[in-house]
Amino acid sequence: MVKEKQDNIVLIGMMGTGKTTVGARLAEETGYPLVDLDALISETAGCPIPQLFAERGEPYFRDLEAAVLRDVLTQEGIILATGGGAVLREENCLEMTSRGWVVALKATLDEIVSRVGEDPGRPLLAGGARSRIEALLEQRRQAYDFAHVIIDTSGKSPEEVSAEILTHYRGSSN
Ligand SMILES: Nc1ncnc2c1ncn2[C@@H]1O[C@H](COP(=O)(O)OP(=O)(O)O)[C@@H](O)[C@H]1O
Ligand SMILES: O=C(O)C1=C[C@@H](OP(=O)(O)O)[C@@H](O)[C@H](O)C1
Ligand SMILES: [Mg+2]
Repeated sequence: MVKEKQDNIVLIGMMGTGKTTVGARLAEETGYPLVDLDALISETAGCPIPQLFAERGEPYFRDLEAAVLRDVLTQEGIILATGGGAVLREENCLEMTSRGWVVALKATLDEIVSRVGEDPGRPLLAGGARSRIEALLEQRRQAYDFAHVIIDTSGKSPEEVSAEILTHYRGSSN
């Protein structure tokens, strides 16, 4: 059982680094409920993420993402799996840092491509997953570095990543 904490564990990282999957493992291990930001956004909007991008555009999605993030972080004791672009707004990063213990998941380009390259649920990958992921990795090269801890997930199972996070978490002072 994880130490009694008021904090939240917030997972950030590029799409395909395993935030949603590892978040579910962490929820099982800690007993904290998993909140997946994309799922909450989709529920709030009443449609899947790709449809939201197609019908309302990315700026609208980012506004909704910021609003839902702010609201969900009023809770305590949750595992929050964010979407890969949540770090694009400074206000989101400040909110995540002040309301949680932030874990950045990383993975190599090849690993991300192999995990999500064929996934129609990632509208930003349309038109060529490998090149789009490469471009996003470059654009966001340092965007995740504000995290309290950074975990390379390449070549590790979700269970191994979850265990590594919990080792850091139990050793953290917050
Ligand atoms: N450590 C891992 N090793 C191998 N595959 C993984 C790992 N973490 C996640 N996956 C797989 O990669 C895909 C994307 O995972 P997901 O949790 O949706 O990532 P994110 O939420 O960061 O976009 C899923 O098919 C998932 O099963
Ligand atoms: O990287 C991004 O900008 C995005 C990542 C997605 O979430 P995942 O990281 O869970 O795939 C989702 O929020 C949307 O497609 C935008
Ligand atoms: Mg996800």
